Amino acid sequence: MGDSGEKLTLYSYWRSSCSQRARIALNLKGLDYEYKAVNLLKGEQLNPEFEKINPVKYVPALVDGDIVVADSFAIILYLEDKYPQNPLLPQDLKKKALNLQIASIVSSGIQPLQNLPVLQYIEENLGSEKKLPWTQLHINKGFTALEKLLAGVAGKYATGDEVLLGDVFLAPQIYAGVKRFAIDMSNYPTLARLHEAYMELPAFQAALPERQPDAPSSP
Ligand SMILES: N[C@@H](CCC(=O)N[C@@H](CS)C(=O)NCC(=O)O)C(=O)O
Repeated sequence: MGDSGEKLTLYSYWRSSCSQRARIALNLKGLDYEYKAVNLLKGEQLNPEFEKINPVKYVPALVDGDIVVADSFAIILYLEDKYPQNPLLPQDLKKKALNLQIASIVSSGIQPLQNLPVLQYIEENLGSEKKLPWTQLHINKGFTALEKLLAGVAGKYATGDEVLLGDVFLAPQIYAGVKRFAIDMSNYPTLARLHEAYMELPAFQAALPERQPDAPSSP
């Protein structure tokens, strides 16, 4: 429930890692929300009704009373300002900058290169066998950097013993790397350990793709 007394609404797709970030942040802040499924495989993100919510035609998008916010980064920073409980950004400037850097590496350096239209383009123009090597190349580049950044810094979670913004972005990306893109995590011991830690947290568990109402196996 948002401050306006109305329930928050999240436009989401079960397998979307960007939606998963928003779901984790909502869960960490203890915010109840209505889940509105947008089926990316059926092209529902392209519907004129959804375009009014997010002109760039991506999930996730959040509606909080009369405020509409699209883009997971914007959504999470909005939630952080409006619902300061369980803060995701620390006071310490160095740690805060590192959390923003992690989020940016994932959201601009990795995920856009594995987004659905990119993979569809590769399949149609280069062949479906080129999709996995392309995705792995870019995930491995990002994971190599993240492993170096975090190896000496990580505590129980990415930047210490508290769950922060970097974790919210890392968890869905590592999950996708492991479950969808067959990334060899033995090259990334810190990230592999973080993956195990995230899988233990209820806020992260509830945000998992297969737990969403629009997941294929969902009851
Ligand atoms: N920077 C945006 C990226 C959003 C994005 O790429 N969403 C993907 C799912 S993770 C999507 O809607 N893909 C469908 C499409 O591009 O048609 C964010 O973080 O929300």
